[in-house]
Parts: sequence; C-alpha cells; structure tokens
Amino acid sequence: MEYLTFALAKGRLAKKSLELFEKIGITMEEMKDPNTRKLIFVNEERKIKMFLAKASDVPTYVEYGAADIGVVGKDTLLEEGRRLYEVMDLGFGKCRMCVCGPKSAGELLRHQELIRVASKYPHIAKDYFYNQKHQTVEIIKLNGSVELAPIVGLSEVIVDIVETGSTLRENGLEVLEEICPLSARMVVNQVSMKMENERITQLLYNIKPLL
Ligand SMILES: Nc1ncnc2c1ncn2[C@@H]1O[C@H](COP(=O)(O)OP(=O)(O)OP(=O)(O)O)[C@@H](O)[C@H]1O
Ligand SMILES: O=P(O)(O)OC[C@H]1O[C@H](OP(=O)(O)OP(=O)(O)O)[C@H](O)[C@@H]1O
Repeated sequence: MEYLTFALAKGRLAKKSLELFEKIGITMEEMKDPNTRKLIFVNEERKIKMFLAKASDVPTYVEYGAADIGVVGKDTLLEEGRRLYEVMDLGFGKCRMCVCGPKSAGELLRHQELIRVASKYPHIAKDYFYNQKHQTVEIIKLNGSVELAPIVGLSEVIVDIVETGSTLRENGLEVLEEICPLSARMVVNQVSMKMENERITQLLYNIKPLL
C-alpha cells in the first residue's frame, strides 16, 4: 500500500487538526514533541505520513500532489486559489472575513469612494471590492497586525479575520461589512481523489460523525 500524505497548517489550526485525526485512530506521537526539529512523521501501521507547513503553503503541497490531503482555513483557500477539491468543513477555527475600520469609514464605503484597503488577503479583498461590490479601491498588502493600518493612516479600512472582535474593540475599530464565514477545511489532491478514492472516502466517513 502507498503512503497517504497529510499536510496540516501549523499555528492556530494545528492542535485541533491533530486531535481530530487522533480520534479516528491516526496518532503521530513524535509530532507532539514541542522540541522536535523533524519535519515529517510516519505512522507505519496506517501507512500515513504527516507534516505541518505554513498555512499558505498547504494548498500548494496539495495541488502538486506532494500531499494527498490538507487541512487549512477557508481564508487561505480563497486567497491561494489552488486547484484542489474542498471535501469537508471541519467546523473548527470558526471566524469571519470582514471589512473593518473606524465607524466613520462606513460612509466612505456607502458612497463607493476610492479608498485604501490594507490586508493580509489582497486577493480576497480584490475579489470582494471589484467583483462583488464593483467598487474601485487601492489594495495595500500587509503581513500582520493589519488593524494598525487605519489607526496610523495607511488605509481607510482593512479586510481581515474577526473572531471574538476583541482586537477591533481594543483599537476603536468595528466590522463594517461581512465578506464570508470561515473555518478549517479538508482538501484533497484531484488525482489522489481518484487513485486513493477508497481510503479517502473511508477517512471522510470516519470523520463525519465526529463533527
Ligand atoms: N482569531 C483568528 N485570527 C486569525 N486566524 C484565525 C482566527 N481564528 C481562526 N483562524 C484560522 O486560523 C488560521 C491562522 O492561523 P495562525 O493564526 O496560526 O496563522 P497566522 O498568524 O495568520 O500565520 P502567518 O501569518 O504566520 O502565516 C487562519 O487561516 C484562520 O483560518
Ligand atoms: O477577533 P479577534 O478574536 O480579536 O481575532 C482576530 C485577530 O486575530 C488575528 O490576528 P493574529 O493574532 O493572527 O495576528 P496577526 O494580525 O499578526 O496576523 C486576526 O488577524 C485579527 O487581528
């Protein structure tokens, strides 16, 4: 039997992803060691390999078939736009992609003004403003702490993830428009879906009652 390879997004989603696989008997003991420098882990009995990767790289590994299966946030899938099958909403890592800013920026949005939009997600921001709202905007790519942008005058609004809303509240910002709900998804390589259909279908069948 060939190995099935899993690519999991590291960071926030990693623990829940590993717990989910543990519940269906896929344990990767060495992976839990916080001091390990190893990158890939093998479960010989189940013929499974698993690795953690930067979230934005997970869809790339899956599209190219370096991983058969991936677990990553919907935000990353939308932003990366890779060719793969999104097969399951895993129900954790729930949050929302939103347009946020100071209350006063609501008026600029309503009047479709040429505003600056800062985001870690330039493709999502562009798709939302150009294709859904038909509003011309300037998109400024940032890599983190995006809430700073409207505070220091880099942009009028941001497109970012909102979970509890604490970051917005503590910085005098609010949700102005909601783009879409987000959560962790399971994705599958398009060739693997055919070649390993039985094992992948069984995997989904085992996970479904746990969600
Ligand atoms: N409050 C939240 N903030 C950010 N991401 C969240 C939140 N809640 C759930 N998520 C999910 O977790 C993923 C982000 O994980 P994490 O925060 O570890 O990455 P990150 O900080 O964006 O990493 P990096 O910028 O280093 O790639 C998102 O893709 C999203 O799907
Ligand atoms: O609604 P909340 O519960 O406050 O969560 C949302 C915040 O958390 C994330 O940031 P993260 O901590 O990943 O840091 P970053 O901004 O540097 O990516 C996200 O980008 C928001 O800033």
